[in-house]
Order: sequence, then structure tokens, then C-alpha cells
Amino acid sequence: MCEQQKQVKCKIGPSILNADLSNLEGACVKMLDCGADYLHLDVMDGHFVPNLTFGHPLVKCLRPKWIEPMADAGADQYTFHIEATKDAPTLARKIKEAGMKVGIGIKPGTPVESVMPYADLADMILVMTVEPGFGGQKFMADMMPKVKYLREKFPDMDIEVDGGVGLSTIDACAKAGANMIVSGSAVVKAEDPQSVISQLRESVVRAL
Ligand SMILES: O=C(CO)[C@@H](O)[C@H](O)COP(=O)(O)O
Ligand SMILES: [Fe+2]
Repeated sequence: MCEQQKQVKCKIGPSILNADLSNLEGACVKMLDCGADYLHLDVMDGHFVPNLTFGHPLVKCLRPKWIEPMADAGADQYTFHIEATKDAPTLARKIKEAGMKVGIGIKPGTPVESVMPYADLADMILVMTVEPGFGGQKFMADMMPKVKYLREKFPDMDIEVDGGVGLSTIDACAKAGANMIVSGSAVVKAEDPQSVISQLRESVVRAL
């Protein structure tokens, strides 16, 4: 288990975007068996990003398959992109009313300051480290100052990174202050996902 400092815990969340989509249940259960703390499901609509993935019906079908192993994981989290809404406060309120934690994400081109007016509505802030849309892209190290800035402002907040995060890039994320780590291809395509998850965790715990 991750160590705890203040209220921030290390959590590793495999993205199943690049998993075998013909056997999503198997992929989800495997990730949890390999030590994942949560699962990251990218709902893409073909408008906000140039890709279509899956929608709420699929999430609803999958959910019962992992509810048992994730019993300790706490409330579900729904993350929206700040760029995709004109009314973040209402959206955040609706997510909370539905019993979920609120995540607010920013794309690489979005200045970190734009999330600040809404930070107190959020349980988590997501710094995208690739242009959202596809798994397997190159990690953008120049997003790390955003993570550092957020960690300095919010020592107790969950700060997540997503995109191109794997064994060669985790230290940069961990040092900058990220504690929630989304990792797609580096985990789901690994020969030994359990080992990758545990190495990602070690890096974050070391930095915490
Ligand atoms: O949101 C996205 C891509 O838009 C991510 O969740 C990716 O699916 C992560 O995959 P890797 O970049 O780690 O392969
Ligand atoms: Fe994602």
C-alpha cells in the first residue's frame, strides 16, 4: 500500500483505452489484480477530441465487475475538461449530487491559472500530459511546471497526470507532485503489468 503524507495518497489508475477492447471486463479485472487503485475510463465523443471510445452504457455494464475489488477505493470520480463547459460550477455540483468526486482536467494548451477559480469545487485536478484523444503518445515534460504549481498551491489536493506516463517519465511526474497516475500503454501492454504498477507506485511514494 502507498504511504500517506498529509492527506495525499499515491494512486495508480491504468487507462484501459489501449487494452483489448474485445475483452474489457478481463482487462479491468486483470489491472485490479495487478494492483491498480482505480481504473481510468476515457469517455470520448468525437467532438471534443478526435476519437470515439465508449459511453455511459458501457461504463454501467463494466462497473459491477470491479465494484468488489474496488470497495476500498472510495467514491467514484467524474472528471470533466474545463475547456468543454461554460458552467463548471453547475457541472461540479451535479457530479457531487450524484455522489461522485469531482475532477477537473486541463489540456496541454490551457494555462494552469484557468482552473484556479474552480479549484475549491474540485477533489482532483488533472493535468493532461498529451493532447487528449489517443493512447500511446509522447509525454509532454513541459507540463510539469503546471503540476508543480498546483502542488505548491494545494498540498492536500489530488493531482493527476495522464498521457505518456510510464517507467521513463514517472519520476518527473512524481517529483513535480503528482499523486494520481494514469498510465495506459505502459501498463496494459507490459509483459508484467504488476511490476510496472509497483514501480510507478514506488516512484510516487519516494517523492511524497
Ligand atoms: O486520455 C488519454 C488520452 O487522451 C489517456 O488516458 C491515454 O489513454 C493514456 O494512455 P498512454 O498515453 O499512457 O498510453
Ligand atoms: Fe485519459
